[in-house]
Amino acid sequence: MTPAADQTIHIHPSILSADFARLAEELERIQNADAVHVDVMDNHFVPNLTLGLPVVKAIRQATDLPLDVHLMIEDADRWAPEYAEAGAESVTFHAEAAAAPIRLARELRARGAKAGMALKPATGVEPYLDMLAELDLLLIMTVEPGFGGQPFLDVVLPKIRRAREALDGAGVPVALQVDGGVTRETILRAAEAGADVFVAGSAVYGAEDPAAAIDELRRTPLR
Ligand SMILES: O=C(CO)[C@H](O)[C@H](O)COP(=O)(O)O
Repeated sequence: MTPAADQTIHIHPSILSADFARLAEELERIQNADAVHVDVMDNHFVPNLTLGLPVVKAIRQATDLPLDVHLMIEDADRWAPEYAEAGAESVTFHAEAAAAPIRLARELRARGAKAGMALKPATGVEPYLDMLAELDLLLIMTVEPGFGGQPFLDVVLPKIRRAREALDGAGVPVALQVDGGVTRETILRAAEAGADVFVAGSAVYGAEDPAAAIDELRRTPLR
């Protein structure tokens, strides 16, 4: 599938790859980003731990960038609404961790946030096609969640294509985000499959000039 003529590339740097001891400065370095992607993990859902609600509230105070919060946590139904209350622009929960995804998506919207739902690489999109209109963002993980710096999983590309077809077919304005292993090389494949929002950790914070790295990713030549 070739990208739509009006396809725009949005870059959300992941602060998972930032220096957590200097977060305010690290946020300053990505002022040209479309949003900052904040990974919240618990070690029940993924084999890692990062930050939680108090740090998200501090980040909210430290930047004017929209916060794109990605919850890699169990019991999303219980915790996700609190991140909306904390001022996140979008809150993304995992389908695998939500007992009632439709109710949760509606609750996030009711609290003023965009509702996002994420799928791990081996989770199909088909069971969720009827609820796409409940979402503002669909995140398709292109690595197993838990760590930055992993290689992009090309095996996920057909799912991105099927998701794009379903979204276009349904005519619902849902952002199609990918997260994991996004680089100057892999971004084109994901964009061609139909993604339009790209989370990038290592490719941005591993660069000497993160702002220039963002611009370079955004200038990906779409065919
Ligand atoms: O969600 C994540 C890991 O679970 C990260 O956002 C993601 O891995 C970004 O890091 P990188 O661009 O280095 O792959």
